[in-house]
Amino acid sequence: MARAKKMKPTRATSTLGPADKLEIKRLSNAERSAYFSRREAAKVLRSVLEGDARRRAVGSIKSLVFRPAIRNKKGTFALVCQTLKHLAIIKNVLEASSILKGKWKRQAELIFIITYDILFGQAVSPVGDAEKFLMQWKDALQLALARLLVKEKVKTVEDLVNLNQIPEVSKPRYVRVNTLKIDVDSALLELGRQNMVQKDDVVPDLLILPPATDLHNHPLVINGSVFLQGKASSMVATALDPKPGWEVLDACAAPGNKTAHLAALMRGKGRIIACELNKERVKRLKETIKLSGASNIKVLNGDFLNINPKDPSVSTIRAILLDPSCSGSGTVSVRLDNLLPSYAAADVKDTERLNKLAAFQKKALAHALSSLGIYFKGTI
Ligand SMILES: C[S@@+](CC[C@H](N)C(=O)[O-])C[C@H]1O[C@@H](n2cnc3c(N)ncnc32)[C@H](O)[C@@H]1O
Repeated sequence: MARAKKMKPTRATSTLGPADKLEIKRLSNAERSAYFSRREAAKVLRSVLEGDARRRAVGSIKSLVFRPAIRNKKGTFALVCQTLKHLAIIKNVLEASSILKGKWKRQAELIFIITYDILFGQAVSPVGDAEKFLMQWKDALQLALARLLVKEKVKTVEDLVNLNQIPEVSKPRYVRVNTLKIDVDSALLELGRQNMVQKDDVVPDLLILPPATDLHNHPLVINGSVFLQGKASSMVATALDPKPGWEVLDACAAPGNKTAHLAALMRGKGRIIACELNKERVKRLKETIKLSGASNIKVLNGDFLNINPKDPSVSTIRAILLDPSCSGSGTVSVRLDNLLPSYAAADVKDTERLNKLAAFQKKALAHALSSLGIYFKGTI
């Protein structure tokens, strides 16, 4: 019989008292895993909802879940998505039962997650304060849900979800081959062992797999031989068509997918300056560059608008890849933003944000065009 894996202590366990730890020890593996997934999911949900409330993306749901700190990635991802999908119902039911008060209000995300499990998900064992608390209210929660169905004149929870839901779009899974590490045919062969794969007819180093193919743990992804990069994103460096030996400026670079693509197209020869304003995102950029294996990229943590084209260190630049911050509306279904509360309600904040983004894009484009046209030797 396979021995159960010993759980490493995590931040979730380090805050538990001895009695809780004993209770958790007595759980079956599945129950224990569900207990920890709920806490991991609550942390992700908090980041997602806080970012959404401020209309500032802290990262897509996927990128938050696939961080190394999250142990049960699949379970956590499913739990976050399902809770978001049912969030309007969950909030409604909690409000009707007047449960979310005092200390539980401060742990609202965990309460949302456990309520999801109680009403729609897997059985909840009464271990952990929040679980014990909510299990006492199980009947009240179910009653509130039944009343909501009647009020909305629908028969099933699915109908209730569909009232506010934007239809999901199913897109193929695109994979860009990092030709610094592997050639396209070898990647195709390797990925083709378990999946249907074909080459894209526009971007030469792009492969197409069926929608929702899960590759995040695939060895080629982990070792940077392929990048999970969409078609639109992969078309940009392809269109720029930089030649080996060129000097290229990636003006707004993090997380670095297009920077890494530039390096592959330039076969590692020449020089790339990857400029990124946000200090935190610079870390991500550096990780991507490391993973790509490129050694000709210089990272610059600063404002692209402050780059002085007369500066001798940039005067030999031949091309600029400009991918400034945008609304992300084209990637809503990929980022799963359609699950977020703000998605349904466009408000004044959104208009302000869009105007700011548009103003920055205009400025950045003007700076790039004037730099290239007047100072740098290249063309656009
Ligand atoms: C759309 S993302 C770039 C995505 C990236 N090209 C890729 O493919 O992975 C825009 C990036 O520009 C950065 N940014 C915004 N304003 C900037 C500025 N003035 N100078 C440099 N970077 C900036 C943002 O922090 C963000 O990381």
